[in-house]
Amino acid sequence: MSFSSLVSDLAYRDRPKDDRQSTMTRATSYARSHASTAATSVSISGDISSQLHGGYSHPLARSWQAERQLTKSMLIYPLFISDSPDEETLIPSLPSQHRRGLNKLIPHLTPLIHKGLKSVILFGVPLGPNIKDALGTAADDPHGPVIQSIRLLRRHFPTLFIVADVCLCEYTSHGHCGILRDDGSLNNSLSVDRISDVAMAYAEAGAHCVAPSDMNDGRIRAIKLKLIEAGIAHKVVLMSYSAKFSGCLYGPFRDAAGSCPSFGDRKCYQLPPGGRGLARRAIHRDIQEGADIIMVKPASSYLDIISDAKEIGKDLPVAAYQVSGEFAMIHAGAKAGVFDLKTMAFESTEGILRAGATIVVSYFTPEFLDWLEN
Ligand SMILES: NCc1[nH]cc(CCC(=O)O)c1CC(=O)O
Ligand SMILES: [Zn+2]
Ligand SMILES: [Zn+2]
Repeated sequence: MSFSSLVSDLAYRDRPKDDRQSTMTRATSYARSHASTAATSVSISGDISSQLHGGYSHPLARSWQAERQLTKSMLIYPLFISDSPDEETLIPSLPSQHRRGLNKLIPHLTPLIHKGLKSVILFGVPLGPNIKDALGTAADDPHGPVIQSIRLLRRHFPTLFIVADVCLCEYTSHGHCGILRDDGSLNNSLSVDRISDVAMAYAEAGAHCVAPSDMNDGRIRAIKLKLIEAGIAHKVVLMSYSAKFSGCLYGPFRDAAGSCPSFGDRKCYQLPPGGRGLARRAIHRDIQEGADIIMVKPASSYLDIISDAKEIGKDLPVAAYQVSGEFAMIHAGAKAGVFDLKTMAFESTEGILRAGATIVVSYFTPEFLDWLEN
């Protein structure tokens, strides 16, 4: 047994000199009295493989232990864009996040782009009176916040990769993610028709990526076919929220976007939290239907699903959405003194990458741009 394994460098150096000497003496006499055992155990190969610390004794060596490390290009930053152009309101349940009007976007994003922001995902927040209806008409209004901001961002930031979330819940009077039958259930085929039209409108406005989050069956195929038909399938990435679980982690988002269902819940179209098999089937199906990227959401409670997605879609990038509730929880934990915010933000994101994701949708993006070197 070596001296350094008995007394760590740091502990040794921090001690008063007298104490160091006596430690040294004790350690030396310990080593002497165990000399015969030490000599034999070193020759045993098991003893060599038990020594792991050497491999991560330095910060750089520690970073090499990760299969993939978080970089700025892995991050997608969610933006809530309201239809009132000068708005800039803090969202109470989503710490440090704002709802912004069109006029506030460029000033907000310019410094972030200088720090290395590469991608945003846009959510429209229609606030105008009587703007919501049964069909979510406002979703693809050419003068609405999403289409207007796609055009604006394309003009101002030619290198920014723009993702448009595609859903109806922000625009429907009932707050559900599709068109409903009289009995209140989702009419899947009408919903898919409508959602694919909305996706096309965003793609034609210039979104680099459309990301349907509605969870209607068959939407990926419908969108892909329309993109092909319009001759733009070669320049639009189709990212599917394939494995989107229902649960209680979307609360702050629904506050922010005003998209709470007015009755019932989303359990009939978002996956049940225990439904690993269903998630795997949805991932298989969406790949077959033409998805270019698979997304899992939420992230931290669904790491097994992220790793399933990576296994099923070996040849596709996997994205994970660290959702509003996860973000708010980390902030709440830090505020309560449970952990340090930055350390936890990194730890949770590293878990997401370790599970298999290489794209992370995160409200921490502005902070990560400060914290990361590249
Ligand atoms: N379909 C809308 C949508 N797109 C992304 C999120 C959640 C994002 C978050 O919580 O951060 C939601 C909310 C929901 O399904 O209720
Ligand atoms: Zn959505
Ligand atoms: Zn929705």
